[in-house]
Amino acid sequence: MDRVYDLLEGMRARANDLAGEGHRRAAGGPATGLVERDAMVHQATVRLRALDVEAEGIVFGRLDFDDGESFHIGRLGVRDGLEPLLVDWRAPAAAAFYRATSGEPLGVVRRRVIICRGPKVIDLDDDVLSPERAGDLRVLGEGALLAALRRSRGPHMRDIVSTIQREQDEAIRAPAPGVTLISGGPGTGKTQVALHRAAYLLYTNRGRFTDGRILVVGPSTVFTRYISRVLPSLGEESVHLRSLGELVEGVTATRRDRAYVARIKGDERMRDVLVELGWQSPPSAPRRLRLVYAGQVLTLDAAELAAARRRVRVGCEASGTGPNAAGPTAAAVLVDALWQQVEGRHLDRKLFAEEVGDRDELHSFRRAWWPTLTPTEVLGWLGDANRVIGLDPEAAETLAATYRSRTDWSVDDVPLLDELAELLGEPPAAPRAPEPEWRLRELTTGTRTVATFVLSCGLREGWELYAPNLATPFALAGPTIDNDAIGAAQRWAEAVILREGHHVVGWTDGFDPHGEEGYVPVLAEPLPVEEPDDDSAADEPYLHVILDEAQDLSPMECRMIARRVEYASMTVVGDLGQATHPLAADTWPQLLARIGKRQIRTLELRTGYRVPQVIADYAARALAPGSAPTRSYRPGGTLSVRQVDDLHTALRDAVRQAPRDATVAVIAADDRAETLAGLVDAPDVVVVPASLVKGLEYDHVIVVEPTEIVAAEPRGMNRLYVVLTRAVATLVVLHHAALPAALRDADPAERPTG
Ligand SMILES: Nc1ncnc2c1ncn2[C@@H]1O[C@H](COP(=O)(O)OP(=O)(O)OP(=O)(O)O)[C@@H](O)[C@H]1O
Repeated sequence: MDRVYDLLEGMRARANDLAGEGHRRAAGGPATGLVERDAMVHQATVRLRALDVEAEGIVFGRLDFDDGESFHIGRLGVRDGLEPLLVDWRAPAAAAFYRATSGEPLGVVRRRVIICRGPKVIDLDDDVLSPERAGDLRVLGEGALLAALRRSRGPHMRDIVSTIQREQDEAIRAPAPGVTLISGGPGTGKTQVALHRAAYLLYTNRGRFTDGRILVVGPSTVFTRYISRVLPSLGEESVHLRSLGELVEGVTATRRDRAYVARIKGDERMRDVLVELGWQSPPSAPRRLRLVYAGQVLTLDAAELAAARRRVRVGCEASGTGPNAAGPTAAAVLVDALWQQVEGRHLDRKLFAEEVGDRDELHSFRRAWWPTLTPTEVLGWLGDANRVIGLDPEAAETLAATYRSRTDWSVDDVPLLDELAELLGEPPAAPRAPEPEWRLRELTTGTRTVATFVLSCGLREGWELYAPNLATPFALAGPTIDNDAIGAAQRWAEAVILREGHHVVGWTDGFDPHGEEGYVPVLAEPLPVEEPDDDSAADEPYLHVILDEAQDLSPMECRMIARRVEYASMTVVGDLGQATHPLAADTWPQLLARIGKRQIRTLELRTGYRVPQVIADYAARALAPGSAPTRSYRPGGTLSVRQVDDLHTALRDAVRQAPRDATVAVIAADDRAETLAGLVDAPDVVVVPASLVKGLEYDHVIVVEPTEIVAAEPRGMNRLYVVLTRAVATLVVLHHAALPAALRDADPAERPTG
């Protein structure tokens, strides 16, 4: 350990030097300074970040083999010269650490988990693997695992890199291509596996899965915040972690709609509603066009404009053009509709189309009548039930009512916005000003970062400005600047160069391309403009997408995901027993079909690490018949179910009795959670609506009035199952009304175990 830490110290110093050196080079100013600096600083930052994971205990394992060999395993690989000192946990050699058992030792005679606090070893936990002990071991590194499970819970999930179990490791290291489905009950480590898998894929596919090419999608922002520290602690920061409400650029939705609204918004029929909507007339569109041509007043009234709109749609749909690219078609259809009114007057049709088509009035009318639309404004039109085409009147009114009263977007709106973005399409690209010739030359010769312009006092035509690599001046000052007025010439040159996207950083002496006298060369660097390369990088599709809590996706959410995974491999993670969306798929093949994928590899996690058995057994009563309950490894646990007269007083008491140094959550149906939030004023206690608790966990959970949770939505029993499986140590159920039938027969009494 000491050798590793010494070496890391040296690496950190070198990384710091590298960053410093990069900055110095840029300041020194040779032509390639910026490029080099950028590369060096980037490399050094990545390095430094990797070294920062040290805080979590960089060395955590050791394997001894039957041939006398041994090595240590850590969060990153470290070499001392040629000698490997630490093997990265993701390297193939380290797999035995998570796989070897007495029954199948893989050559390992001892597996040691090293438990550290910073650079200090505080404990060791050894598994001695021998054939006599085959079948002995329930888990790998039992002592270390128990220690990890007993560690107090913070506001963020911690990685499990030193205690990953065999079935989890198999899921983490499954090959990247195709679709890997990882299912398992609550607390079996699915989220942990998903995140460790992201880190594993980055490590094993370096070069392919570069920055931002892996996307992890979770159900809510509370959830993504909770798990946000795991990947950085594994030394990986380049994975995109997004909640479903954040998948559309510029929108961050955190609220979920009520089940009856979510059912409408999540239904695939919404696609047809949105298609109709996208072609409808914007509320602000003018209702009459009036134009004078050759002394005649031409008008198109509301009905004629509506007919013209239909014609535009038919034409565009036939050619696969979206509404936002339909501007030119719309203009042509308007001109044609106006022509109908002058037909028979012996006018020239071609001339008419050219003249009217060029009129500013026609352009401005077209822009107001057929504007470029954004998904957010179009979705807002659904506040008018008449615009909802394709749903029955009752559903249309329900939908419209949510948009009339809305102040923000819900998570259920995000797939609709995404769908609209696709349906509306991009506006046609504005014609770009032609690139100056010198810049084209500069771009193709690759010297984009630093350019040396030359300001020369030409003997014939006054001041001339040369661009890099060009023998002819690209700007001439003409006689306006005196040949002796160097200051004025420099100001002129600075202005021209600025217009070209560079700014002058210095003036030195030199020669112009013709070696003429009276020269003043200029150094210029590009302005910090948005690099086109960056844009295209943002648009680059993901190469691997990991979907957590996938059981809950509605058909419309599946479409949103499908658009992102057309060319990507995937890891789908979830538990059908926890499916709460009213339109959630009943089977995994059905879900995968909705995403446009076929299942090729299925792995199941069977052991739970979150919920103690006593609580898991109680929660399993809420599980649909036929679903297998999870076998829990976590010891201990207390369950208490109390019928009370006054819920609020009982809740205050329960909060007061909750352990101090633990995370405590009160979970209730969404409506009740709102009222309870004001009631619970202990700073460390959170009140969480049942609809947002998925994926989260707390030491001490107080569930209030389970019947309300069940009654709130069609899959209320599944929701209750999710709620009851959030507790790591204690579950208190408070109810005034009767419990749901499934929970009733074995409720009362405090039931401590372990
Ligand atoms: N191998 C392990 N070592 C230590 N802790 C573990 C291990 N596997 C899982 N855990 C812990 O068990 C808890 C549950 O893990 P996780 O949230 O990943 O489960 P999940 O299957 O995603 O649950 P849910 O379906 O309820 O969302 C977490 O606290 C996690 O750190």
